[in-house]
Amino acid sequence: MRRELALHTDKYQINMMYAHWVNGTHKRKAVFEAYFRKLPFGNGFAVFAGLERIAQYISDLRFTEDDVRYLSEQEENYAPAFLEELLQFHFQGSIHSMKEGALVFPDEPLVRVEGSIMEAQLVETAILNFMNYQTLIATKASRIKQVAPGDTLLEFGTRRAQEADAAVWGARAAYIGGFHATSNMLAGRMFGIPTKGTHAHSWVQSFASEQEAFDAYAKVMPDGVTLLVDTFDTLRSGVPHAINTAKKLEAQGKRMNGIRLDSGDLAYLSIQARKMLDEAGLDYVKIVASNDLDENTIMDLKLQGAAIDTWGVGTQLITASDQPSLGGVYKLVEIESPTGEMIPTIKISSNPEKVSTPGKKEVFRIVGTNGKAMADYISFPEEETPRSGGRIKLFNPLHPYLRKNVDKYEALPMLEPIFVNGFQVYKLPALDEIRSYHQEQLDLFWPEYLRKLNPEVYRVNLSEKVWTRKQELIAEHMQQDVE
Ligand SMILES: Nc1ncnc2c1ncn2[C@@H]1O[C@H](COP(=O)(O)OP(=O)(O)OP(=O)(O)O)[C@@H](O)[C@H]1O
Ligand SMILES: O=P(O)(O)OC[C@H]1O[C@H](OP(=O)(O)OP(=O)(O)O)[C@H](O)[C@@H]1O
Ligand SMILES: O=C(O)c1cccnc1
Repeated sequence: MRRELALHTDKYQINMMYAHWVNGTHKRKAVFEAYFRKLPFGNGFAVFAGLERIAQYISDLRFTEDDVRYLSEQEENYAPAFLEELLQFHFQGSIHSMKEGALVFPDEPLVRVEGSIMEAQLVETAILNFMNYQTLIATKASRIKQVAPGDTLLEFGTRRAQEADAAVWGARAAYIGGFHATSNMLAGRMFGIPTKGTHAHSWVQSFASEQEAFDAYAKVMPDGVTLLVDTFDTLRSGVPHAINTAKKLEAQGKRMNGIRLDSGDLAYLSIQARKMLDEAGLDYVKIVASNDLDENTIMDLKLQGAAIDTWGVGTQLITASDQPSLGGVYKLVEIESPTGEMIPTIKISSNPEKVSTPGKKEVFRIVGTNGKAMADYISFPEEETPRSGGRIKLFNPLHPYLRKNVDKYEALPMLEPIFVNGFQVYKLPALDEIRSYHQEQLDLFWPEYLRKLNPEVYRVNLSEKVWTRKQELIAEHMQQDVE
């Protein structure tokens, strides 16, 4: 949770900053764009998250005396004048970004950084670190939400997360993706996420009997206690004891909130427990389940008719265990020439999907008259903004023969200005606004794009100018190879 993060970068960034400084090129203007190439989990979309952390990082970005002392001890022998300059450093560039909660797609800029090459290079590592992790977890959460849209989802991952920052920012990302609460109290305090908790097996084990343990817990927490019923035998001991406790609460005019199942066959046990609770007149008592759940087990349990109202999801969500990294990259798309013009740059690869798209770009979401998104459209800022009524040509950059003209549409600009010349111009929205925005974003898309398995591929199209510029630069580089 440390806020002094200037050294939260790779050494090569500092070395490139230094080399530019020695070379006298450090003030050259540069534009970088962060994007990912492949959607995680076989999903049809990703949920952008990480902007709040990025904005905090950029605002606070300073090298302390200690940082600079540490740098002075490095084998690179950075010149004292360079280190002096680092003490004065603060971010003076501009950043545009997708809003948190936005549905985002491969190969479109999610964060665009413009500034001196020195500052834009420094921030690569941290921006990717925040964006890659938080976007991944928000996307995983959104997938889980999709299979249990009407149920309550609790984030339980902290103990199995990849350390503290991942737990806390992961809890926030899960909330953006549609979870309802977290067990992490620090995340609750920092972000205002609702917090929830039941109890551990140790609570039951620390008493002479399960009944005593349940009664004691209910007494202390009369409002909405949830009892863990699988410490000894779920149906023979746990559920009957929980029913006894609920009855005692009823006698005092109080209500038990739920029971939690944490092992065994969750479908069978939940169905049986539901029957037992209902027969005891406790139809209001909810059933919470946990135990290594993810979207696949939850979907399967629902297909089996499991009587589960609330899902506690830990490890699989917070570690995105089926795909532990998003793989987002940060590429230089424009650099100032020695004569002061901005020149588009390209990164060539033998894999066509990895060839970067040159030039500083804007992203528009093209929405039809039916209110549904048709494609995203990437153009240069100097191109005329696509607008309602105008005609645009949509074609697939990898398969340019797949094209269609669209006349009636609304073009929603997706990249928001966050920093302009070092000043934060974007007011970070409250978390609940981000959640609502995420819901609005989901509503823009046909279900074909949102389904969990084999979703339709949503198109990200280049304007003709962007596409042509890319082909020209590829051709130029091939020419250089020949020469
Ligand atoms: N009916 C079911 N259908 C599909 N998966 C289930 C069902 N019931 C439970 N599961 C899942 O199967 C896995 C069972 O794992 P495991 O064998 O570790 O559970 P367990 O019986 O609870 O053992 P333990 O007591 O060690 O936790 C968990 O991921 C759980 O969520
Ligand atoms: O399975 P996950 O999705 O990761 O969810 C979190 C798990 O953490 C707890 O188990 P743990 O054994 O750590 O503690 P306990 O003794 O309280 O059960 C809890 O009971 C869940 O099973
Ligand atoms: O409150 C719970 O039940 C809980 C919290 C964290 C991890 N497992 C369960």
